[in-house]
Amino acid sequence: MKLKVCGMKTKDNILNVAKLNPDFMGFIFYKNSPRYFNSVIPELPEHIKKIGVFVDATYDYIKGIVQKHQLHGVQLHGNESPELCKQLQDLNCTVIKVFSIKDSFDFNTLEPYEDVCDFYLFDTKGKHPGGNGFTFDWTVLKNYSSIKPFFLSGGIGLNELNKLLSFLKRPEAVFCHSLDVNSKFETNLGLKNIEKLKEFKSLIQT
Ligand SMILES: O=C(O)c1ccccc1N[C@@H]1O[C@H](COP(=O)(O)O)[C@@H](O)[C@H]1O
Repeated sequence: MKLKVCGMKTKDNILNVAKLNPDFMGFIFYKNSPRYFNSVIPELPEHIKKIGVFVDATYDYIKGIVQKHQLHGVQLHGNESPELCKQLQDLNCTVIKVFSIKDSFDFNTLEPYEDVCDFYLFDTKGKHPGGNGFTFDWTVLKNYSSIKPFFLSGGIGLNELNKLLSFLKRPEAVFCHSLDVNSKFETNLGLKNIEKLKEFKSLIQT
């Protein structure tokens, strides 16, 4: 199972997380987030893909950030249109389109995005567009009707591990490509706990 560590902020912490070799690292370019990234991403090993997180940003803003930080992909947490996703794919960007779930979800909503994004990401619907810090009812994914690989996100931490390992054995988890973690691994906003991440990574990859 692949791992994405999101909401990175400070240089030392970014470099320490990079030593764990996550598959993706996420940087939040949404100004209202306490994890808003407004710095320089230190050089990372090529195999760690840099993902920018956006909420209802314009094409020009996203394109500018992608080029400035040499991002591999974008994670779109707002009401971004399929047309915008397509424009971003044409930039050679991996597009991860986010859908937030509480206790039900109409999977027909995904249909217009099938050909214009590389991954879906299922997050928890809450007060904020992301980073709410609690899980949604993963049994909703029993009705997942696509074959596109998805990221599972929203409040995932070490306490969720048993539930997570059982979920990953279920048929609906066959398309679960990556686990996305954020606030549950923080010692402070944007600052990730390396020991907890190390433990989590070893347990999801055994
Ligand atoms: O973390 C934020 O502040 C944030 C703000 C706006 C959009 C996305 C944001 N975070 C992303 O949300 C998911 C779930 O996070 P959590 O595990 O519930 O804390 C994750 O991809 C975050 O990077």
